[in-house]
Amino acid sequence: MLSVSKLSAGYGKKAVLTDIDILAMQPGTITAFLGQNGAGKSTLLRSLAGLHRASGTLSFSGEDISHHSPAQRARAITYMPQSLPQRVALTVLEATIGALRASSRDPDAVKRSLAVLERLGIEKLAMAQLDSLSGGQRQLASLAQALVRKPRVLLLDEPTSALDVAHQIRVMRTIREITEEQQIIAIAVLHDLGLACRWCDRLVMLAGGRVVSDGEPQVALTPSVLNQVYGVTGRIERCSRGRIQVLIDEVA
Ligand SMILES: Nc1ncnc2c1ncn2[C@@H]1O[C@H](COP(=O)(O)OP(=O)(O)OP(=O)(O)O)[C@@H](O)[C@H]1O
Repeated sequence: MLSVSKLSAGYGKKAVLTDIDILAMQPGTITAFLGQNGAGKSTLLRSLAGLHRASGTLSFSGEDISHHSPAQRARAITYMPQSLPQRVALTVLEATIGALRASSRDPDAVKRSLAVLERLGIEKLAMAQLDSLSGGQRQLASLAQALVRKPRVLLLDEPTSALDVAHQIRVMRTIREITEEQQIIAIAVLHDLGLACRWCDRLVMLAGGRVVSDGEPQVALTPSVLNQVYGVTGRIERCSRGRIQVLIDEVA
């Protein structure tokens, strides 16, 4: 179980997050962090990974890990950034093996890396140079680097933002399956409310540096929350398959 309590963070004198409480994120579940551009979602994710200084308490499996360094946290927590660094002279397979070797001496690193590429449907890109990939392919390669480490906590910063509609579904389904199989605590920053409602167990809505709503999609997302978080008028409806649809009518 992962819990965030009274987390505050910012840049210099600028406060971005204030007294964030997100309790009891459970193994085998995906939590989505949602909010406007600049709401502080990436700052929150980076704070959990120990890559950004924050006050408050982060507890994992009953242990307070707030004072653990990024390297100590990396044993359990893997963070996938919004974008891969440019000009890296590695193939997709080499980068995936490198990510695995950073945390484990698994003698089957090549086999395990290839298996992850296959699972994400990018095995044909194994020998491609990272710098030669499209934006969406880079995102898939970055996800492979995160998944190959078999983390206990998986932090994903906009894992589907560059993907076509088929890959969005494939990636969310794969994250869902792996999260359940390996009992990972997964957290994903998402902008697509439809994807969040379909694939995530819990939505945490951020606005004004605070959590304004937190719960299962059907509870956390209401017209009033949409208005508060995004400044839009919208409706939450069910399609013929019973899935939640978010319809935005007007922007203030
Ligand atoms: N390195 C930085 N120095 C100063 N301010 C920063 C820095 N990084 C982010 N910020 C500010 O912190 C606030 C939150 O940024 P953050 O990237 O966490 O938002 P976000 O919710 O992830 O946004 P987006 O949806 O656009 O990715 C923004 O106002 C941003 O300008």
